[in-house]
Amino acid sequence: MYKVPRKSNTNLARSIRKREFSYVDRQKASKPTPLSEDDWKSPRSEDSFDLLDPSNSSKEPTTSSRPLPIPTIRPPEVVIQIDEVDSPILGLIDESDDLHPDVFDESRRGRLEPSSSIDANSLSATRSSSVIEDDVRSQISFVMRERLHSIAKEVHRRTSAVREDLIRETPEDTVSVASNIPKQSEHRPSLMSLIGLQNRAESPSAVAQKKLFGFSLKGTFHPYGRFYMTWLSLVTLCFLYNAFCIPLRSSYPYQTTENWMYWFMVDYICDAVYIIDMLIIKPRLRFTRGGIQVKTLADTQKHYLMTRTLKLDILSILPTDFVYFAVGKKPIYRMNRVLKINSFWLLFDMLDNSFANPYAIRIARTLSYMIYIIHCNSCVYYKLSAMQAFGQIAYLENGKWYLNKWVYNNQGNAYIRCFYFTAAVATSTGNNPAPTNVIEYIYMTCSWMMGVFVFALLLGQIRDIVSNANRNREEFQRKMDLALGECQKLGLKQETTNRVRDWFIYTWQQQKTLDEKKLIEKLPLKLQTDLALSVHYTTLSKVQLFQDCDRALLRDLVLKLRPVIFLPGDMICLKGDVGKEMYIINQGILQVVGGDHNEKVFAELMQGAVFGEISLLAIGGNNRRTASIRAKGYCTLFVLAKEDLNDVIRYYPQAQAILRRKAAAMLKNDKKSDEKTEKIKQQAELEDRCKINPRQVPKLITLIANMEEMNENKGVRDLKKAIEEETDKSRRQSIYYPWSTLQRDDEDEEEWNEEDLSSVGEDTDIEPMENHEGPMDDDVDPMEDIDLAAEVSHSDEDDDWEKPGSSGTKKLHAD
Ligand SMILES: Nc1ncnc2c1ncn2[C@@H]1O[C@@H]2COP(=O)(O)O[C@H]2[C@H]1O
Repeated sequence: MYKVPRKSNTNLARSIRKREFSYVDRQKASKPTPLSEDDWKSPRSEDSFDLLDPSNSSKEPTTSSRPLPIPTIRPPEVVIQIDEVDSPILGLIDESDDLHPDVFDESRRGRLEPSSSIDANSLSATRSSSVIEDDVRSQISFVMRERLHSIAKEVHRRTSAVREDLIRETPEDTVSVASNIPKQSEHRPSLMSLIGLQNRAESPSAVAQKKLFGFSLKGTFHPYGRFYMTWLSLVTLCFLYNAFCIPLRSSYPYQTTENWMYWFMVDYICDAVYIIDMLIIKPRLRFTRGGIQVKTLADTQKHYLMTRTLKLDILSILPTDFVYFAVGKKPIYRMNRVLKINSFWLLFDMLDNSFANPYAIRIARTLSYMIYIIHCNSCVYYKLSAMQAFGQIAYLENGKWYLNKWVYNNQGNAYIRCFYFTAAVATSTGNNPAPTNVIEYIYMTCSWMMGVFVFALLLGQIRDIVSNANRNREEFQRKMDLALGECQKLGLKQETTNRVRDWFIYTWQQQKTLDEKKLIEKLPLKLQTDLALSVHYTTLSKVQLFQDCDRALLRDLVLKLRPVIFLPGDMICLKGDVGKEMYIINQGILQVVGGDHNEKVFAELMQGAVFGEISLLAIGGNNRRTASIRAKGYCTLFVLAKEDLNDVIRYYPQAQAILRRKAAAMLKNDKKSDEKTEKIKQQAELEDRCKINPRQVPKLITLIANMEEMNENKGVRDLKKAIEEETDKSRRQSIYYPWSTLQRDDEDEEEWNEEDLSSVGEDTDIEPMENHEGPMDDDVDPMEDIDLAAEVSHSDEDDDWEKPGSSGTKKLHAD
C-alpha cells in the first residue's frame, strides 16, 4: 500500500517527488489529448504540497518550488468510461484506486497529519527500501492511471460525439426510417414457415446467378428441381430422336446423299447434349447419403463416378461413327445411343411423381413402348420387303408361280404402310396376307408372339391404370347409390333424398373423395400436419385467432380439424342447443340468424371466420348456443370437437383471452339486436291489438257526438266532425289505421304516414292518454271504461285543447 513518507521534506521524499513529477511532465508531453484545467482538477494539486510540506501550507507556492499537480482523481464520468473499456489492465486500476483516494481524502479532510515528530534521519535501511518499493509501485500505478485516464478521455470524447450526432438527427427522419422498417416486434414464425414454404435468404451472388441462368453454375442440382427436369426433357428428346431415327434411317431410304448432312447435324447436336449431360450435369446431381442430401460438388462428382449410369453414359456416347469411314454412312452403328434410355425412364418417373394426374403419364409411357416396338417391327418389315424386291420376285408354290403379296409393294408412303401392317400383325386384328417363305414365317410368328404376350401385358397395364384412376370415382358412386337406396327404403321424403344426393355430388366435386383424412392417415404425423397446413393455407391464414396467437396453436389444432360440407339453408347450430363443436369456415357464407323463424340476419360470416366457440368454452356463462347459424349457400367448414379444443387451448391462455374478448363483443352485439327485435315485436303486437275499424265508430262516441246539449261543446263538435270525415274517408279508402299508445322510434317515424295520422290526431284534438297500459282487444270498445264526462271536462279545461300537437302525428291513441 501507498505509504506517505513520514517526513515529506526529506531528501528521499524530494527525490521521489522530483522523479514523479518529471515523469508526469514526460507523460503530459506525450499525451494525445492534453487535459484541460477543468478536467484536471486534482485535489492533490494544492493538498499534495501541503501534505508533503505542511510548513508551507500557508505560503503561496512559487512556480518553481510548487510541484506540478498530480492527477489522481478522475471525473466521475471518465471512471464510467474506463469501466467500459475492455482492458486487462483494469485490474490494476482497481488496485491503484484503492491506494490513493483514502490517502487524499484523509489529506483533504486534514486528518492526515504529517508526522513531523518522526525524524527522517532515524529511518532505518529496511524502512527506506520499503519506501522505495512503495515509490516504484506508486509510480507504476500513476503511469497506469495516467494512460487509462487519457484512454478514458478519448473514449468519452468519441462517445459524446456519436451521441450528439444521434441526437442531431431530425425526428422526421427517424420517424420515416422507422415507418419504412417493417415491424419486427413480433418474432413469430409466419404461417408459411410453419409448413416449410418460407423462402430462405440466399447469398446475393447466388441470386444473381439464378436470375441469369435459372441455376447456380457453381452449385449442385436437386434431382427433382425444375432445372434438372428441363434438362432431362432435353436429353430424353435426344434419346428419342436416336431411338426412332437410327432404325428408320437404317431401313427406310430417308437418309440420302443430299440430306445426310442435316441428319448428321442433328446427330451431333444430340451427341453434344449427351456429353454435356455426362460431364457437367450428372456430376452435379445431389444424392442422399445416410438420410442427408449431399450438396458438395466434390462429393456429387465422386458419387457419379461410382454409379452404373456413368458406364451406360460412356457406352452411349462412344464414337462408333468412326466406323462410317470403313463401311460408309450407316446410322445403325450409332445404335449405342439408345443406351441413354435411363434418362427416359427417369423423366417418366419424375413426371409420374410430380403430375396431378399420374395415370396419364403411365398410359403415355406404356403406349410409347408399344409404338416403339411397332416402329422397330415396321423397319424390319420394310427391310424384308426391300430384300425381296417389294414383291417383284415370284415364288413357286404347288408347281405354280406367284407374286409375293406378303411384302410391302413399294406403293404409297412406305413408313405408314409398313407401320400399319406391323400394327395389324402385332395386335392380331388385321386379315394379314400369308407369309411366303421361312423368313416371313419367322417374322410373323415373332410378331404374333409379341402381340399375344407383350401387347397383352401392355394393354393389361393400361387397363389397370385406367381402372385405378376410376377406382375412387366408382367407390364414391357405390356409396352414393347405397345411401340413396337407404333413403328410398326408409320412405324418406323426396326433398330429403335430393338433399342427400346434393351432398354427395357437391362433396365429390370439392374433394374428389368422401373421406379426405383417409388419404393422408398413412403419413407420419409431422407430414400430415404440413400437408393439412399447406392444403388449407388460404383459409387458415385468414383465421384471426391463429394470426394473433402462438403459431404452435395452429400446429396443435390443424390435425384435429375435420372437414364437413353443408348445403344451402342447413342450420349448423341452433340457439339454445348445447355446444359441442366449433367451426372454421373454409368456403362459403354463413348467416347468424335470429327471430321466430330465423328471418333476422345479424351478421354474415365468411372464409376464415370462427364460430361456435362461445358455448364450447362456456364464455357466455353456460354451454348453450347464443345464436343460430345457417348456411347461405354450399359451405365447407372445419369442425373442431369440444374435447380437442379444450385439450389444446388450455396451454394457450392468449388464445383463450382472444376468444373471450371476441365472444364478449359478439354477445353484446347480439343482446342489442335481441332487444331491438323484442321492442319491434312488442310494438307490432301492440299495434296489432290496437287496430280498430274506423267504420265502426264506437257507439258511445257517436252517442256523445249526437247529444244535443253537448253539441255546444267545441271539442265534441270537432269530434263529431272528425267521426264523420273519418267514416267517409274510411269508406273511400277501406283501410285500417294503426293506433297505438306507444311512442315510435325515430327511425320508424319516417315510415309513419303523416296524412293518415293528421286525419286522426290533429282533427280530433283528443288529449293523448299518457299512461294507458295493457292490451287492447279489437272487439272491446276502448271507450267503454272511460269516464267520459271527466275526460271531456278535463279536455275542456286544457289549454292545449285548441292546438293540435305535433305529437299527435307521431303517437297514435286508441282512446
Ligand atoms: N353477432 C355475431 N356475429 C358473428 N358471430 C356470432 C354473433 N353472435 C354469435 N355468433 C357466433 O355464433 C355462434 C353460435 O354458437 P356459440 O354461442 O357457441 O358461438 C356463437 C358465435 O361464435
